Amino acid sequence: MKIVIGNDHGGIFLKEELLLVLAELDLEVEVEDIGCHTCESVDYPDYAVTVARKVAGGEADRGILICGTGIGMSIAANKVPGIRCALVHDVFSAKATREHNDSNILAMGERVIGPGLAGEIVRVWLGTEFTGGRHKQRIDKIAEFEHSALQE
Ligand SMILES: O=C(CO)[C@H](O)[C@H](O)[C@H](O)COP(=O)(O)O
Repeated sequence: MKIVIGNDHGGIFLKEELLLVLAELDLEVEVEDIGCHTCESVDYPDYAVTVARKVAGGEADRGILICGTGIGMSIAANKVPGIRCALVHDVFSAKATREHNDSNILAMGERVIGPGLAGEIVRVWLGTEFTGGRHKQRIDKIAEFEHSALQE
């Protein structure tokens, strides 16, 4: 599995912690870190859209985005067709958003949660499969709406 990870200046320390978690995972994962790499103030949409385009285009299987709250990253990523970005700060939602929404990007906020919980969220989110069935029918409706909105 290839994972692309991105952050703004508000998410740089949590990103560094999560890179360690990803390296220690008992999963075959290749990680691409698209930055940012310093604490200099940057604009989160630039990183969100870069990660989202890589996932939507098939260059990566999943994405992880971190900013101060995770909110701006998730709003921006969800503007890219094909992206189902979930803002998650608890383990229950990490599991549910994989099972029910087949989320392909996980967003979190460094100013909201600590590295221990964030690491557990990443482990659960990467290790949980989409359930399909009635949930597939629902995400297909989102895709249909997205497609028709693009035609308007
Ligand atoms: O979600 C966000 C924006 O909606 C993020 O928290 C950003 O990291 C945050 O806005 C950055 O704020 P700053 O005052 O420029 O550090």
